[in-house]
Amino acid sequence: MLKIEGLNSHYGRSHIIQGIDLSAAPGEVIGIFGRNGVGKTTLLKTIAGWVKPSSGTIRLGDVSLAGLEPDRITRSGVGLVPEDRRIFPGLTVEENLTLGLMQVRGRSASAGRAVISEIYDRFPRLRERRHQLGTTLSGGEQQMLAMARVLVGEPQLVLVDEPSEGLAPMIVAEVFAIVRELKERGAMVLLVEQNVHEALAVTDRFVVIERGRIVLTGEAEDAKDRERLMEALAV
Ligand SMILES: Nc1ncnc2c1ncn2[C@@H]1O[C@H](COP(=O)(O)OP(=O)(O)OP(=O)(O)O)[C@@H](O)[C@H]1O
Repeated sequence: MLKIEGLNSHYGRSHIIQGIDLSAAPGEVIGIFGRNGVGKTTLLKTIAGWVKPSSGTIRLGDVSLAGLEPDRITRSGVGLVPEDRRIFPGLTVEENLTLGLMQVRGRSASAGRAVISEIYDRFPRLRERRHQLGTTLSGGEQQMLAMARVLVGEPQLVLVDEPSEGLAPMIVAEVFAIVRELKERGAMVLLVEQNVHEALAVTDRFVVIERGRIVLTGEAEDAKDRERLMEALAV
């Protein structure tokens, strides 16, 4: 269970996240929508510890995450797939995955190899290219690698930031298939996505953010809620 209460964060003097309350249950996918610059990325970064919250609480199960260092938050079961993918330059696909694994506590080398082998079964393209530098992959393959690098840690909470940006429709479908699989495995997913229609197909609930606050919440399957969502997002 994820429970965020009264979360605030700043960049310098700019108050970006302004009192957000949000919760998620295992197996739940929450769509986070809103126009550019409203704070969606900052919300994910604040949960992951890349931006320090100025106040508020973030609880994942029994663990209080607010204020912890990012590596500690990763080890507590949170994986962030950042918008810019952050493939480690100079490292092969396999080294990127190994590093992802090393960021998570308590895996022996052999268990680690088994996890990476499972990831390769899921992403055969990454197996084919495992000795290639990660940065030489196509955009779609880099997105898969960015997701796979987080999945090796078997996170309870996966934060995915605009995964479909700049990708061909077939790859976008693949990205959303992964989100669905995470859900089926009981993970919680917070999905920031501009591609609202596609995202709704994998989303249980959604929130709309404006100027750092949640201004609308709804159920993805509720026609009225979807109508309100489209109104809120209309420019
Ligand atoms: N490192 C930073 N330093 C200062 N201000 C920042 C920084 N990163 C983002 N901002 C500002 O914080 C606000 C929220 O940005 P954020 O990236 O969280 O929005 P977003 O909703 O994810 O938008 P987008 O869809 O464009 O990514 C914006 O006004 C942005 O200019």
